[in-house]
Amino acid sequence: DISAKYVSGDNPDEAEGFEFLQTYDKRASQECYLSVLSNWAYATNLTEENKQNLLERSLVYAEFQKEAWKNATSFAWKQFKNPSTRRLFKFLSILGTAALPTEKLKELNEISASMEDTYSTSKICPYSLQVVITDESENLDDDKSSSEEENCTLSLEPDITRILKKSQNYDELAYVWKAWRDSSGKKIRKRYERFVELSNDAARLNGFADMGEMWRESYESDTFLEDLENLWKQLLPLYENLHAYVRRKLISKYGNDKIRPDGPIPAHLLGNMWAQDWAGVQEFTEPYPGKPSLDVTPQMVEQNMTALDMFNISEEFFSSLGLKEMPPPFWEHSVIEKPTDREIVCHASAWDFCNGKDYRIKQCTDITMQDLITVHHEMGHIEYYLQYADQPSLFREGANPGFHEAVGDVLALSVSTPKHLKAISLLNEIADDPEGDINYLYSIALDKISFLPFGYLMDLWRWGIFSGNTSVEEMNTKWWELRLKYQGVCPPVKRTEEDFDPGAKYHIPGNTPYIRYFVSFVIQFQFHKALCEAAGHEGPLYKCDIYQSKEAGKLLSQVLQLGSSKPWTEAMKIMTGGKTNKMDAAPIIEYFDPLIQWLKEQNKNYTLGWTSNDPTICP
Ligand SMILES: C[C@H](N[C@H](C(=O)O)[C@@H]1CCCN1C(=O)[C@@H](N)CC(=O)O)C(=O)N1CCC[C@H]1C(=O)O
Ligand SMILES: [Zn+2]
Repeated sequence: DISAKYVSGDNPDEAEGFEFLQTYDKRASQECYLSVLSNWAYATNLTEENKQNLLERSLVYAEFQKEAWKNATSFAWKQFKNPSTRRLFKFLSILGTAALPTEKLKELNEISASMEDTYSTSKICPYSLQVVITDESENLDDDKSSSEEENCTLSLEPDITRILKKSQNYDELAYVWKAWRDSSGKKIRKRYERFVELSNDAARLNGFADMGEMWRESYESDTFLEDLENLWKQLLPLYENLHAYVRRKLISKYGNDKIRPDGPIPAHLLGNMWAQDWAGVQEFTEPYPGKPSLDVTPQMVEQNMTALDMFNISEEFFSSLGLKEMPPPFWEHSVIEKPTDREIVCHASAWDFCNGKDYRIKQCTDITMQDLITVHHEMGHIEYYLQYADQPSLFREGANPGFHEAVGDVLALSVSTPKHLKAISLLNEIADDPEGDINYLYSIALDKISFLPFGYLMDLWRWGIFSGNTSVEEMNTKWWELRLKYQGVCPPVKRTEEDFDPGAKYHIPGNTPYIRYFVSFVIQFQFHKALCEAAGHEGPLYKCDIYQSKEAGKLLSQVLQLGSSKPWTEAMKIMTGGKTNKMDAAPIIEYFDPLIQWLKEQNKNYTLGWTSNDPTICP
């Protein structure tokens, strides 16, 4: 409540403006609740009826936003004295896609809902259906009675995700990699092209050059692009060393006819559909094999762990810091397992229902360590919602979107330590020696370092499309140029402009900006360092576990309660005890230092980096 800070008697317009905000805030929370509820109904049951309800409710919400925008912009709010009041009006003055004429907004929302549907219901056939029967023992005349369609029921979660992690068959992986793109991205290319046009129309109606510029507004910084480039320059050596090491390991596994020692890595061999995290290749590439595995998935399965157990483990970590527990509606309404009777959007997400009571997670939880980390990631969003619940609705956002992505991951950095995994009996023994430490740092690097170029290039590509620097005709070619330049990966099968590979990643049809994850993967180590200091941790940063530290919880809570009421630079200053108000790569470099030194030693007689003269096919 900002009334306490309002000094009456100033510019009379300001008193009226303040009153307007009070009324707006109540209405906004009600309208937001109804809009989110209809979005939830669709996401958890992808029927035509739920889609129509969502589209209707979205138009009602847009009318409310337009009305509020007209009122707000009638005030001379830039002259207001109270900084919080001015900030609230500043946020209100950006209307977003609701600025579109109704017909265009309807078309935009319709395309958005249908792209989400295509992505979420995509299925592929199993590899076995594709393989010509070569094994003579196979009874050649047993007919594949069921038609192709009946057997083609593999969905991304959990089926295809499991295959990508488990299979080490080059051709099966290439088949699955291509089949997924044919059934998801390829199918939405035309719709996405129209979606970009309508998005840019909306951005221009808000006074921005294009939608990319409107997205970047959330970082309130006119040096944002160069700050990102500087971070990438500092982090590239870490990535190059990891890439060179993993490439060598994959060559010894798949053969040097499949991967060049100075070339890009085929994108389908890294254990993940988008090669955005390489945890899937850990067990056959780790530096010191034979040590206790750090992937606790087997223990989770052996203990018959359920999705609910995983959510309880995560909540217990938050409450051990003195942070808020999940409220009753969370446990009542969340969907934490894939339903068997309907189609839903399986991609995990956290939901704020804007009424200070209802918060939910939707996740098709698989019993894996990867999904345990994702549970913490999603619960980090819920914790942030709970912490800023008393802010005015316009301040119920992250300090910047990267802050929102970092919360859960910071806690997961502590949860993932061998010490903590042993404490929650997910690890029987710890290799508490230098080799064990390298293995541990390597397992975290496969998640965090491998992600950095992907986290960066996703919106480099999208900003290029929105700005027109990348023409519609070359969308896929540009995608693979960026994938080669930043990630050093290549497609196992030839790509053309008939394909639309960015569309095979949730956030493109889902229209969620992505640079927030690159920002998060940098600042989460700044946060980890600050919280470890608050917790009184001594010794290397990678050994820190803030579990049960009320001091760390207090510092984190202080920052999260602010929401977006202050520029994120102020929140960063509070988090780091005044050390910095910027994004800083030093903590992530400090965290991984022992591994980087080890990798440099391993790589000293080998080529770092990669070249290829055709980004659209592996050399
Ligand atoms: C698995 C995770 N799902 C997103 C997230 O949790 O960020 C979902 C979908 C898009 C936004 N979203 C939300 O839940 C927001 N409502 C949260 C908020 O902004 O309040 C995800 O996409 N991740 C995690 C690591 C990298 C990335 C990926 O998997 O590529
Ligand atoms: Zn997130």
